[in-house]
Amino acid sequence: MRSSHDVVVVGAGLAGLHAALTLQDAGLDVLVLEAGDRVGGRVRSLDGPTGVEEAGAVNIGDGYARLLAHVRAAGLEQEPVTVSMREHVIVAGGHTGTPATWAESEGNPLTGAERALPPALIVAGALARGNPLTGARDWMSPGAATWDVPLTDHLRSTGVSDAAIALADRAGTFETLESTSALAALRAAQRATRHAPQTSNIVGGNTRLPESMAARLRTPVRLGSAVTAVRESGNLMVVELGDGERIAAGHVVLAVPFTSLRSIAVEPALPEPVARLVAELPYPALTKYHLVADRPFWEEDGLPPVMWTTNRIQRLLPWRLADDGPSALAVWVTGRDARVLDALGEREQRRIVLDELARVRPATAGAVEITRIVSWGRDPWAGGAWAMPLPGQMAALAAAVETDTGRLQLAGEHLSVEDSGMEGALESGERAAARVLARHGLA
Ligand SMILES: Cc1cc2nc3c(=O)[nH]c(=O)nc-3n(C[C@H](O)[C@H](O)[C@H](O)COP(=O)(O)OP(=O)(O)OC[C@H]3O[C@@H](n4cnc5c(N)ncnc54)[C@H](O)[C@@H]3O)c2cc1C
Repeated sequence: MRSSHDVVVVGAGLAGLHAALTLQDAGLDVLVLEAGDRVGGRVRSLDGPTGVEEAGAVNIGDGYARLLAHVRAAGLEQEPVTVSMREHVIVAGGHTGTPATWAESEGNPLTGAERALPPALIVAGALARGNPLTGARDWMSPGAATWDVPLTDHLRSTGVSDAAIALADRAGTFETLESTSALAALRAAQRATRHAPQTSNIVGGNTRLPESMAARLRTPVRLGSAVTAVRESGNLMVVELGDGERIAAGHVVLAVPFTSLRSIAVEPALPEPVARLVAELPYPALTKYHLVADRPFWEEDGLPPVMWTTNRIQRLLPWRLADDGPSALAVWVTGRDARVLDALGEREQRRIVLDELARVRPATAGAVEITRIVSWGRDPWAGGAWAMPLPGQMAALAAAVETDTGRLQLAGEHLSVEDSGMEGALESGERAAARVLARHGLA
């Protein structure tokens, strides 16, 4: 056995780094093992032709208290995010235009008041109407099981038509509306109401945050260290790496997505229903095509650059727009469309994305180029964008959050109670660290 530590944290995403710093600050000796060649996990900033671009987490909510404390501690600066879906182009049923023209369009399959509703806002609007969840922990109460049904059922019960559901299902952040728990979606909507609408990024790239957290660790993060097994042995946990190296620890925090945990042997096995959730919790595929536009094509056709489409390219979101120089944008594709594209060669993907853009938005022809393709579904250490519980999985998720798994603690955004995304990851790391500290009598 090469080394021994009070705690080994597996995964240098925000959850793992926050857990590690909390444990270190309490006086424990902590080693963080990271499979990849960088820290940050799903926070990943890229150098693009117009400056830094975010391939992973983008928006920092004003209410992200833990995250903002790290930002302040590291002396990092923030800049406001200005992109919103409020002004966007709808491409559907042969229509390419604004929400105003969509309401009158022959391609609009909806009737009555739904005709005026942009498809991108159908689900969000229905979730906001009379959300039964008012408190951050309401989703964990036994009564909440009533809403742990397919999101499609819930949408119908709030008066959304089948035609509107079919339309909304074409593009968004869910795998499909049918395979998503309505309770998970209501929880996300409830969480969103607690954060002011203004969001920010970190100047120089969001990755500077996990990098600054890692820099505070006394023992540097070990990169390129994929963990393959964690086994209890007497009073210790033994962590095994892919190359056969073994590291002993009093406690282990596994701060990796369940997609990745599936390939880590854990002994003794995690208790039910946690083990089943590890095996089954879905993570939708999400592939981003980062684009550079060498001229403002939106000025040529007079339409907003943001686009929501029923095509396989799904959504076009701007990152940095300039009237007199290159701009950065990205096509976001989720779910089945992303998996189909992921299965193709890179050249074929580029051709399809650029052809589809040019077809629905002729002004983009010759104006945009793909600079990077980032597939979260194919990322070996992410296996998808974020956890998105199936109908019927929320009680098991609540149990997984509440189960103290002893010397082996789990963390990651998927195990958050009150917040989602980056702040949820920090929250889960804090809980795992608190349980370890309680066992050390340091809580
Ligand atoms: C495209 C995209 C956009 C997003 N936008 C936002 C947003 O705007 N706002 C927001 O708040 N959140 C956003 N998120 C979500 C946010 O990025 C995540 O919730 C958060 O970063 C997850 O942190 P984590 O520590 O739980 O997991 P991760 O960041 O995934 O960290 C897990 C780490 O474990 C490592 N690992 C995995 N397996 C092993 C192994 N076997 N051995 C060792 N190491 C391993 C991984 O390499 C990784 O570094 C977005 C995510 C994506 C993908």
